[in-house]
Amino acid sequence: MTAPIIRIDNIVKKYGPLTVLDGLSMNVMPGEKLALIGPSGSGKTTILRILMTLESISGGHIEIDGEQLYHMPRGKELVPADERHLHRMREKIGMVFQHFNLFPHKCVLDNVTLAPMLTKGIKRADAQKRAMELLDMVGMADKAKSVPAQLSGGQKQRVAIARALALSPKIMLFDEVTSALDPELVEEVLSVMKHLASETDMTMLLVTHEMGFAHDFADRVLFFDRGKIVEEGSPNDIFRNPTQERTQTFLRKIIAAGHRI
Ligand SMILES: Nc1ncnc2c1ncn2[C@@H]1O[C@H](COP(=O)(O)OP(=O)(O)OP(=O)(O)O)[C@@H](O)[C@H]1O
Repeated sequence: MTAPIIRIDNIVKKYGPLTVLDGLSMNVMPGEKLALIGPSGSGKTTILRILMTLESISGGHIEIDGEQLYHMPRGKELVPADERHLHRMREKIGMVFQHFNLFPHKCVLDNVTLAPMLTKGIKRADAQKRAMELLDMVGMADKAKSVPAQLSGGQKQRVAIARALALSPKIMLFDEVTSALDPELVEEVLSVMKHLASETDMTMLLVTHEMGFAHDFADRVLFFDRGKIVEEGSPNDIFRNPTQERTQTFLRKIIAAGHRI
């Protein structure tokens, strides 16, 4: 039987007195496309940041691609252990953030080639060849020499996706990648992600407030509330026949606000 590529076991995350994740457990199978939905502040972004080793945890275990994400105590927290381990684990995962996080003074091509050259020692010419393929895939090859300030939000986000893909991760994390975009630019980013979801066997975790997209994109939807997974199932289960009251209330509010599901 295939093993999960991500095992999250009983994760607790606290910020001071605030418990953000409250004994969260979930498994993700290789190639699965998951949508994480739920109210603001329910801990969706936090779990992505923990997987990306950008956050400490307050308890629990994580295994990624058969390897434990080692933590060691620091004060009341558990922080990811040594740099080399961290580095190796980070190579397995790419993340795309809400606010792009591109290097502002580097051109698009350099934004995509920098990490492979620095962290994997890939030669410039090889990194550039791969970067141009990725930029082509996201429809940004003709902007390779532009700097981020010359691009629209949608274009920046497509470059950010190419940059995350340049390290050939097995897992991609998308954190509200369309939330900072003007409405007319959302579709171009979603269509790149739909293409990735249908054409690759990468494991993809998506935090989103775009319920229509979550429905179309995901194999499985997880509904978060107050640091726990309250309900999970196929998009049809969650969006058409939610069984938990908290899920029903959340979706009713989304529909009342005029959003498509
Ligand atoms: N660095 C931090 N310090 C203190 N509290 C934090 C920090 N980061 C997040 N939080 C708190 O943790 C809780 C969970 O935040 P998180 O961003 O994971 O929620 P979310 O479900 O992704 O919400 P949203 O949909 O609004 O992005 C929130 O109450 C937030 O204010």
